[in-house]
Amino acid sequence: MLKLGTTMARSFRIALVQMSVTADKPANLQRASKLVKEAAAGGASVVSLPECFNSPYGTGYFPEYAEQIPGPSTDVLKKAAAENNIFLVGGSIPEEDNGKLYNTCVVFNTTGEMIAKHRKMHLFDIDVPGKITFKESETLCPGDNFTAFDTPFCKIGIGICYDIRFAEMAQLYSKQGCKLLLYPGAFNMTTGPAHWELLTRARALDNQLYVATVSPARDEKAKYVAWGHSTAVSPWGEVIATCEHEETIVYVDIDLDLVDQIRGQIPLTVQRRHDRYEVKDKTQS
Ligand SMILES: NC(=O)CC(=O)C(=O)O
Repeated sequence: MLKLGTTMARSFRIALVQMSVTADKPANLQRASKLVKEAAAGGASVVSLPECFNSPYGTGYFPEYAEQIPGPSTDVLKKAAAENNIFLVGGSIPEEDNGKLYNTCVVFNTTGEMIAKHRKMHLFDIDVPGKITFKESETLCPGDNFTAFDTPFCKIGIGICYDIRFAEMAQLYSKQGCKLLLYPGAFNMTTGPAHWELLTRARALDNQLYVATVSPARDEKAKYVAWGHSTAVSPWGEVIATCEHEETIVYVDIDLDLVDQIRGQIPLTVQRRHDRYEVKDKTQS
């Protein structure tokens, strides 16, 4: 869509699918398909599902719900991407590979080809006394690679949830030429109100690009209660689209000219003191 000769389209619509996730995996997959179709009908060229869209979020659930890639869940995503002619960022699923488990996001292009696979690099291990203790590393292993993919619009970088706390990762994506970063995530009722929007704005402002976060809808009865509030922030650091915690689809129009305008007005990229400091991708050395 919208690729005019060698000219890249300068604007496009994305959809953040804040879906309700239950303990019933086949029902989750069906729901995801339906909502992706709705998002495409709403004009989105890039659609993202939330973290752990096929399983409840929790270390006890990961081994039970994990599957290989390709597998039943990614087959559903592949079909949904091709049928709706969209780029589909498959939130994340618990992945099993060679006896190890990962929290993994796969991306399909408009013909249903898998073009990217990101394993959460930074595991969510925290201890906030009296509030929340969580240790993803009890059952998961971290991924080792950065993940960005090309579209006819712009390059898009992927992180999963806790990855958003690591400013260096976003900086590297920006350095690679990404103009949009997508973070499927599931913050909680402690860190959500405190940090979700702030981190989304911080990564956008630091790097002068668009950032969007995609949460599952809140289920008050779940063991882990998600914050919701799927949000998009402009390269100026402004929240341009958001929602509360119920199931919904958030649509966002991305204007790539705005990225260039803001970078022209406040030219951080050329003002960086590369002679004095550096953020480096060590996976390439
Ligand atoms: N669930 C996560 O990975 C991250 C999170 O909730 C937080 O950083 O806070």
